[in-house]
Amino acid sequence: MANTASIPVIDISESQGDQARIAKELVDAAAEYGFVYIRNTGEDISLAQVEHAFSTAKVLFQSPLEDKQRCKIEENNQGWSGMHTETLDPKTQRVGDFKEGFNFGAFTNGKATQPIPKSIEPCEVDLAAFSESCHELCRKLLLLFGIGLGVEPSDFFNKAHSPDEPSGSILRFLYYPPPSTTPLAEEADVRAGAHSDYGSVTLLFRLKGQAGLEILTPSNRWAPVPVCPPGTEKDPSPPILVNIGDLLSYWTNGLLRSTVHRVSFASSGTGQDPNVAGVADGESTTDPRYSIAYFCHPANDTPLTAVPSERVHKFQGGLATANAGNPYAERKVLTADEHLKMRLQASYLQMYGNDE
Ligand SMILES: O=C(O)CCC(=O)C(=O)O
Ligand SMILES: [Fe+2]
Repeated sequence: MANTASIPVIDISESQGDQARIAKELVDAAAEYGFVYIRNTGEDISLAQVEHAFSTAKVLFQSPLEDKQRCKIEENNQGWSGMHTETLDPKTQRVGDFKEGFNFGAFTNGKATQPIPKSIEPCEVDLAAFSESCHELCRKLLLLFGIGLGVEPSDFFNKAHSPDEPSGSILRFLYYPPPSTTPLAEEADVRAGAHSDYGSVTLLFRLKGQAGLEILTPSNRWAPVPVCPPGTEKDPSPPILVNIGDLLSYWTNGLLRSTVHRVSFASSGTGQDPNVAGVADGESTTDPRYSIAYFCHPANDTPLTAVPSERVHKFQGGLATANAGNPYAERKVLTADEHLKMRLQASYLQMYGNDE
């Protein structure tokens, strides 16, 4: 049995009352783990919406290659990326990630503002609605973080993520082919390289039984993040995994942790090698793996200075120590879009002409 990450599961639904308590629990989890599970009751995003998004992703990735290539990813970070196109950990990886991805940017009046494969055109309106629900859930969480941190005013983060302003927010479908069809994979290879996320918060949807996601713990060991942590096995849908990104970490001087994670081909670890995490009970990596991420970003021109909060102001840990092991969690840039460009240039080597 692998040593799984013990990330808290929180129910944020209205019926749980007491906003202040929920906000505190969220902040505590974000400060300790940088990850938190949100029980998926269907109140914010219906279970049918999540299921439909996954079936759309399957149709998309099975589309003819020409159809996907017509929508190839561009410097605006929107479109399809094929196997090995992205390298999330360029310092360590031998080859790029063993995955395909499709990034959806903004939707206007139920329509994508970028080319999408013909096969999923009938689902465009539903995708727009799903993306909007994800953004609203992120804003709800951001409001709770504001309350929990005592930010003045408490809707500070929430306002910076207005859906009406241009931003780097992306709905992303991911497909990791089964290892049996990727014979090139060597022991050192990973499905997605070690990285921290670039935005404020990420929502991650996964499917039961599909292992692979691991976080780097403060003791520098990789720990698998089960799809259904203890206590959620009977829920109608796995919880939504929320991940703190670099921007929320900058904004809070590192009080909220932007934790390094990766997707591995993990098999059963022995617990001896800190680089091999193993998998949670009932999960495996032999099948194809699908996941859906919503990367929530603030308006492009948002400055990344520390937020007006006594608690953040007094926080002594600082970015350097709180984010030890994460070379990106260092405030080097001024605005949200400058930061996003810097990160994309490092991971799409060919597109930006950085390939050696
Ligand atoms: O597929 C996953 O579970 C995680 C993907 C991820 O971390 C990312 O795309 O940033
Ligand atoms: Fe990530």
